[in-house]
Amino acid sequence: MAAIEVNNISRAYGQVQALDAVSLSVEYGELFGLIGPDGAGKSTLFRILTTLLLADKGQATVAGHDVEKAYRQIRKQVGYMPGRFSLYQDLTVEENLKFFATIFNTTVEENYNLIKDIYEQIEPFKKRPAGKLSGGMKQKLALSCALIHKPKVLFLDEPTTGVDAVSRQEFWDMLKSLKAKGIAILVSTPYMDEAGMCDRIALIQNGRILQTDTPGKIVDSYPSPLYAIRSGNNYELLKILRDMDYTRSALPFGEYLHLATHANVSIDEIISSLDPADYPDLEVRPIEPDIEDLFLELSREV
Ligand SMILES: Nc1ncnc2c1ncn2[C@@H]1O[C@H](COP(=O)(O)OP(=O)(O)OP(=O)(O)O)[C@@H](O)[C@H]1O
Repeated sequence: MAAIEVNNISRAYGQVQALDAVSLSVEYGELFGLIGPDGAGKSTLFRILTTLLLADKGQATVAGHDVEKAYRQIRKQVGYMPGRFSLYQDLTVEENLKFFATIFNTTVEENYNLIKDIYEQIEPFKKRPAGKLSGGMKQKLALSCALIHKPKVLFLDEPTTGVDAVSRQEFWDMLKSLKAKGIAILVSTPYMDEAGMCDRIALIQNGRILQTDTPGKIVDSYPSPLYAIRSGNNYELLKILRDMDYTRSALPFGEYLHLATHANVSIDEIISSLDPADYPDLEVRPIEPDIEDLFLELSREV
């Protein structure tokens, strides 16, 4: 049986349908990413799976237990790092860790092996109150606390939000070594560039799963040729491109526009369709789509 099984889970808050028939499954030893923007429903799913909130419809099991009926067993077997850090700001690093160990009726010494690699990085600051740690250090302490009772399943809700790029990379490396120990990890992130670190991902928007697969297969499913285009006047260029017959979609992407075309158009045809006088510094090059391109493509279809 999978570590996490979610079947057609729905949940509304009043008029807001936060989750709409969501299904997914995560195996032991798998790092599964839930990728979607703010408000997509990620935290709601985490709260349901960690037994803090009831679903309106559907079923889910975690570590083989039904989330509605067996919350005691589930709470013993899962580690949960909520979106806002769960730490006690006035307690020191070591006091936080001891506190979480005590709640779960265990000791830091008993399970130290699992957190050793992570905790060693913050141990020099063990006498410092958690509130005075950097974002990256808080994140490592919160992960240590979530792991101190040796959970089989780990839920990490936007663990890298507000953390610098180096700490983000270190964090993903830590997750890889945890999954190698057989732990199932469900992690959410609004950062599309983190999708590639996961074994499989589900793209979620407005409470609905748009697609689930490996990051590679998701990107491969992009349906058309894609070009990065830039000029000194991207704003005008975007408007013009959107009116062209060859355009499937044209979207701003940082300093470039991403142009998805119908299959039968070449770069030369794109360039010659634009007046060189209006766009003297025009740059057009074919590119490989990334997860964000696919996400936007799927969002368009909904
Ligand atoms: N307690 C609540 N009462 C009313 N609406 C809520 C509540 N919690 C969440 N929502 C709404 O449900 C939807 C899904 O929210 P959720 O927090 O699950 O999304 P999210 O993907 O985790 O985004 P975020 O990162 O912003 O938390 C949003 O429209 C949100 O405004």
